[in-house]
Amino acid sequence: MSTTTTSGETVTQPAPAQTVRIGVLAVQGDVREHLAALTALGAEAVTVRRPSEVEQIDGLVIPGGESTVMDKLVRAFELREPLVRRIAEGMPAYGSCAGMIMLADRIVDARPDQQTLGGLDVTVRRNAFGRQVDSFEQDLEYVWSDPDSSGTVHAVFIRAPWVEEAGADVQVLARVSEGAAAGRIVAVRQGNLMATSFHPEVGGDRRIHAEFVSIVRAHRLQQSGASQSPEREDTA
Ligand SMILES: NC(=O)CC[C@H](N)C(=O)O
Repeated sequence: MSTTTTSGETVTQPAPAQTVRIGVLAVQGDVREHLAALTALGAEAVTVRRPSEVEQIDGLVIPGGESTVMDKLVRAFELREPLVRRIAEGMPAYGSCAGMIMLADRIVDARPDQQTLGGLDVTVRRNAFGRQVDSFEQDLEYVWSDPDSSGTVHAVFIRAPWVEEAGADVQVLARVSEGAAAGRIVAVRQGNLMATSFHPEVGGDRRIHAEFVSIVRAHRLQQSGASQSPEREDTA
């Protein structure tokens, strides 16, 4: 951000650390609902379709859709390399449903040749709930980070995956509460990466997006602190 003073001098000011720009991967899937949720929470929400756009965001949401198609398009649009790199560098990312599959290091029931971006040390089973139950809804206990959030989450599952195995560094945030799949892991966090099997963007509950936006804000603050410290040393 730059402003011109009365003397005509241009002064560059860093954007306020609380302003975060969050990209929604927009090659396929339910992009609009995520943009709306992020905007409602005060983030600048933008679509990501080009490699250059991957460099300009503080965090990324990968929506639900179809992971096999998303994978093909991510590769065709040359987004794979920059996304994998930025995730490995610590950029926060949140994946819902197909997005959870995209963030998983390992998939069971993948299409031949299907790749993920990876980052989350989990094994995810695609279409885990089976054909009989294409979609269903359940209230789940959720491990909130935000002290202002509490209570259960109304989770909508649509041909959803579950987390079959989670590495030691993965925090389990929610499990299926009832039925044949009771106990299955359906929400996780590992560092700056978060994923849910269900679709919080359906139904207007913004608490899960709020959890992600705070991860992005915290990371952004940390980054701006790190980039300012050499300057502070110079002026001291
Ligand atoms: N709603 C969804 O995102 C479904 C995910 C889909 N079954 C997949 O494998 O990608």
